[in-house]
Amino acid sequence: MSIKLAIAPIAWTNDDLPELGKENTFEQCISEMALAGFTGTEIGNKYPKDPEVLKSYLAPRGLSVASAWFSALLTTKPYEETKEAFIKHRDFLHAMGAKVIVVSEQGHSIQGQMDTPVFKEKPIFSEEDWKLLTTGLEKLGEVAAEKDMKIVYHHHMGTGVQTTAEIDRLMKETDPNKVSLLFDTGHLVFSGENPIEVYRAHKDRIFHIHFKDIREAKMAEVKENESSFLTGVKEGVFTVPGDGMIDFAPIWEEIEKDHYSGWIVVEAEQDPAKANPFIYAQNARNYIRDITKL
Ligand SMILES: O=C1[C@@H](O)[C@H](O)[C@@H](O)[C@H](O)[C@H]1O
Ligand SMILES: [Co+2]
Repeated sequence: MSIKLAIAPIAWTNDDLPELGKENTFEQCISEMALAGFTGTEIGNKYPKDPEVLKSYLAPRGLSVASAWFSALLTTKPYEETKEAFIKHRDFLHAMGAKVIVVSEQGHSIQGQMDTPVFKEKPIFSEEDWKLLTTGLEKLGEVAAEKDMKIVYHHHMGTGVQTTAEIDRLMKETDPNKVSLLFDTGHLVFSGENPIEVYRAHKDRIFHIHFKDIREAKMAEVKENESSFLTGVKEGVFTVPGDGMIDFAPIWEEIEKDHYSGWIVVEAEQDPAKANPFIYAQNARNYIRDITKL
């Protein structure tokens, strides 16, 4: 598989904040994804849970499933609990033809807390947390490999794996054959990281990419006002590539040079009432065409 372009449904209806875009229907979302020129989608909470039903909606629109988010609780719950939920998630994605499973550790996470300042209260994993996380992820990687799939770890604002140092530690302390990495440009810049430095350091482990941009003024406001992650989302800290502060051209150069093969997913959770998801999807598709010729 070379590079294919997908888009995340979170721009139409937000899984973390369901009131954002609750009026947008599943069929409107996937039709507009296709109309905007994407051939892939990640899974949203309005998507049918039955693989055959979901395929009957996606196939006429030329859409495939790139992946879906899975919240692991390896640092706060027994491994068996996460494993049971993970197997269900894996089997659904396998039935949909996905090759990678997006995993993010949500133990101690503050990303879902409306009133917790995302920078000031960022969780720091203990040594015990790191042991539980790295061993648990390697076991999930083995479970994914039973279906010839990989787990791609989503570093994320407001969690114990957010910064370059934490990403470096996770990669160092896990087996490359069992744990791969998702590269999300928006979360790196929001956290103050250098995306190109992270890409270069872990390019051999990156098997899934989220192209997400940042509105610099909104990012500054989140810091100044000690806002939560979700407040930042509502205020528009995230936007589509080409609409924010990130120059994707040098990032694309690294990806192309590295002969990356897999999905690049446009993702920008923001208020659909302020940022029409279809128009923003179209703008993103045009920007990506301009810088990548894809
Ligand atoms: O980047 C993302 C987050 O911002 C968001 O919180 C998650 O729901 C998405 O699945 C993830 O890809
Ligand atoms: Co993401």
